[in-house]
Amino acid sequence: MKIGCIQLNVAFGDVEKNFKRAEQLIRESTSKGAELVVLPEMWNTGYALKKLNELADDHGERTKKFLQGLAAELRIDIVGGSVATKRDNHFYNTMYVVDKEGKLVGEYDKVHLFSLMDEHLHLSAGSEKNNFALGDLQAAGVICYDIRFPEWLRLHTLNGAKVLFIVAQWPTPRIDHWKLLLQARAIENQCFVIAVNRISNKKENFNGQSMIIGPWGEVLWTGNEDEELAVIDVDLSNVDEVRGQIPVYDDRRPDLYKDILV
Ligand SMILES: NC(=O)CCC(=O)C(=O)O
Repeated sequence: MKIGCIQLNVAFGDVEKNFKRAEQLIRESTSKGAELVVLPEMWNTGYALKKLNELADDHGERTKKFLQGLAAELRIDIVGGSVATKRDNHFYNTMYVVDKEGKLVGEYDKVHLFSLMDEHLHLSAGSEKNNFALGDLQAAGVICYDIRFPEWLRLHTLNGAKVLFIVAQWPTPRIDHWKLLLQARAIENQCFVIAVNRISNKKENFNGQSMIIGPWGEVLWTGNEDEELAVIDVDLSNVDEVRGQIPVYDDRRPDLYKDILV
């Protein structure tokens, strides 16, 4: 499958500019043959959290219409990163996923709020999983800080996901954590990880390095540190083979782990 990873340079608080640029890059990705594209976290507003009342997408209506329209027109699946949304006087960090028919197949509010970036002061947390199917592909999607919680991702792979989509605004100073955590999540869950991070100017300090990792933990692609649209051809078929080599799922001892579920 040809996967387009869009390392967007998100403009702080400039929703119009971000929609325009996202559309340009999604269109460009299909001229490079992309069949599925992935955007980063909070790409409509960036971390303009103090201005959410003015900027957040009401019930995600604009974003859903935008993604569904482009997906159906271009015949591509879109993992729509995430956007700031507003519902019933609460704000959320929400991922929408649409298939190539333009059908909304996934909707997810970030579950773990990242206090270092003040999310807990402005956003409400979700509480639902995000498994979805894109054609035959069984997948799941989570947002940035969520990857520090292996139990949460495991629930999604136990629920059938063979590909984990991870969208992020992961800052440069902890980029080593990003890379290692992504690789660990792929190895322990024996699944593909397709992870897209944003880039920014030096002041905001995001440096991309999106990644695609195979179920054996092999790094198949790493993005650079500029705004980049990369289209990578990945064979997503060997998950069962890897799971057959080391039977991690059969060897689990959930009876011993139940105490962490408190
Ligand atoms: N946007 C985020 O959730 C950032 C998470 C992060 O930087 C981390 O270190 O974790």
